[in-house]
Amino acid sequence: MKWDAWGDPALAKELSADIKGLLAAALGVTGDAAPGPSADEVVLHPSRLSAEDLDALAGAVGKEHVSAADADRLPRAGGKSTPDLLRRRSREAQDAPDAVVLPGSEQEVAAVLAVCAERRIAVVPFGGGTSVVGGLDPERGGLAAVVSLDLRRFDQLLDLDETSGEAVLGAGLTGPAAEELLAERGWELGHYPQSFRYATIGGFAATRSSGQDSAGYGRFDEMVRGLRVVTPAGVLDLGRAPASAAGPDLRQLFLGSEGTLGVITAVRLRVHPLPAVKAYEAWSFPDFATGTAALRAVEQQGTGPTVIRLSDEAETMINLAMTEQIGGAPAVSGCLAVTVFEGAAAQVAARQQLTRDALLAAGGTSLGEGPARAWEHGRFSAPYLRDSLLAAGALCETLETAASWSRLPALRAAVTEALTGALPGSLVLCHVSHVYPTGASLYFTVVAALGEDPLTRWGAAKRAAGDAILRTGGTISHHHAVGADHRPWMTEEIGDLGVRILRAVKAELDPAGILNPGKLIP
Ligand SMILES: Cc1cc2nc3c(=O)[nH]c(=O)nc-3n(C[C@H](O)[C@H](O)[C@H](O)COP(=O)(O)OP(=O)(O)OC[C@H]3O[C@@H](n4cnc5c(N)ncnc54)[C@H](O)[C@@H]3O)c2cc1C
Repeated sequence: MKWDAWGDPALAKELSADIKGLLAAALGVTGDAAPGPSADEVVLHPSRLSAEDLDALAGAVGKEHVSAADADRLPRAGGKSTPDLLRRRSREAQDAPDAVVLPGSEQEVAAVLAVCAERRIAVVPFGGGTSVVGGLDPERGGLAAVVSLDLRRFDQLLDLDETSGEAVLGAGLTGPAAEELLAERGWELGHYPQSFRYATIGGFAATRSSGQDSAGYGRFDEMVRGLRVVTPAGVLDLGRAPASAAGPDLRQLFLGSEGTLGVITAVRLRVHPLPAVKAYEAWSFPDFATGTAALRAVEQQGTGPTVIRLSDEAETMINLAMTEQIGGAPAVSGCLAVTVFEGAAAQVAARQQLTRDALLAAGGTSLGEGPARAWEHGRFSAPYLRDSLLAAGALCETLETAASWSRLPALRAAVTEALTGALPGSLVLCHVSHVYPTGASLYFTVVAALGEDPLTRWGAAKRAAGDAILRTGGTISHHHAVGADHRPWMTEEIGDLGVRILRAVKAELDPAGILNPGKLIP
């Protein structure tokens, strides 16, 4: 993963002259952005750890697994939101964790936490580094220093129970690494967020991630059967049986805890046999309201697509769902919807037919498989586009929420108005990609000219959008989590008493307050 952009440098592309022309005409983008510093030119604030601190950390994990070198600190300086990428472009001194620590066992995690509690050092658990909500900001929270606790050595398939369909995966496994280990044995997890290639099992659990196949396989938190968590107060092994009435489900405390309550080391997950067959069908709807009602019908009737998503008119017009064709002539009119079905052949055929019936009845026109396959082909490429846009002088950022079906139209209108009000002349795109019987998520992409002081301008837009979301009955996050960026809305989201409950749990598990300060809990 690049330290100042997405993914594999070999896959980054410059924008075509056509797209640059479109940006100039539609958004007033005038000329490329000034390039940021190279890694060698970046200046980091010096590490605040003493030689004694580093020795104590080395005592916990071995000298070779602790580093205070800038080359190791810089890639853990933050996540991968657009503000993160803009901050990395600064030529002023940047903040970064004071060291990187790589434990290889639960005992070593516990030992690091003990050293940090004693020496007043904050700990930011680090998975794949793909947070888009400031979840990895190197906050010290009033403590002496902060370390990044990188979980990459927890990289094994620890158990596969083929009778029960459960796998225990190390927290540091990336999406592809986990799927490869499972596929060797004929199994699949089926969690494919857009950040799949870099994000980790522990990160998915810690943020309640949701993947593009959520209609079929569920959100990540729905796949979790058990968790092992190391906290400063001890180790928890949660999730004993497929279902339980033994009091509140404590796994829920750690799903979405974002490194503030403990370090997740292993996750027991529901897995399924690799699908025998895959079927694709794309659809067009005359407008977003008709398309949304069609997705609702499918989900409420339970016709069973593995993937179902709907782009609004603007997304459809610029082919955003078909990354390879962006900037070309519109491939589909109205609003594009994509459906994918996975499983055994007979079952896939039956589910596809039921879904087709529901979509036809709701006003859809089948486009055949082409656009659905094109969506799947480019589905992990869009983050590269954001980098190319930034280089070309355009700000591009996303935000997401969820609400019940009846509230979605007002929510979408309010967020769009908030964003375009704060960023006049911007383009706001929207899609539905996660559906539930009672509601759905809305995912917004905003593109605007980078202009002067983009961090401040985006901050104002984000505040306006967040306020609009809460005002119109949405949640501040459906799957990106809270981090530092959504923390200001948490009291409104869960109420004063809710916040006090979270604080009380944290005080019990992390009395020294070392775990990821400044995130999630107000
Ligand atoms: C381009 C892009 C696309 C994205 N698309 C999606 C998407 O489709 N769906 C989606 O849900 N999200 C998406 N995200 C957001 C992000 O990928 C998810 O939040 C992901 O779950 C983070 O996993 P990670 O391993 O990278 O965690 P990190 O970013 O490293 O960490 C995220 C948070 O979890 C904590 N954490 C990480 N590992 C552990 C652990 N083992 N124990 C305790 N705490 C831990 C960290 O301290 C931090 O607070 C996207 C992000 C980007 C940049």
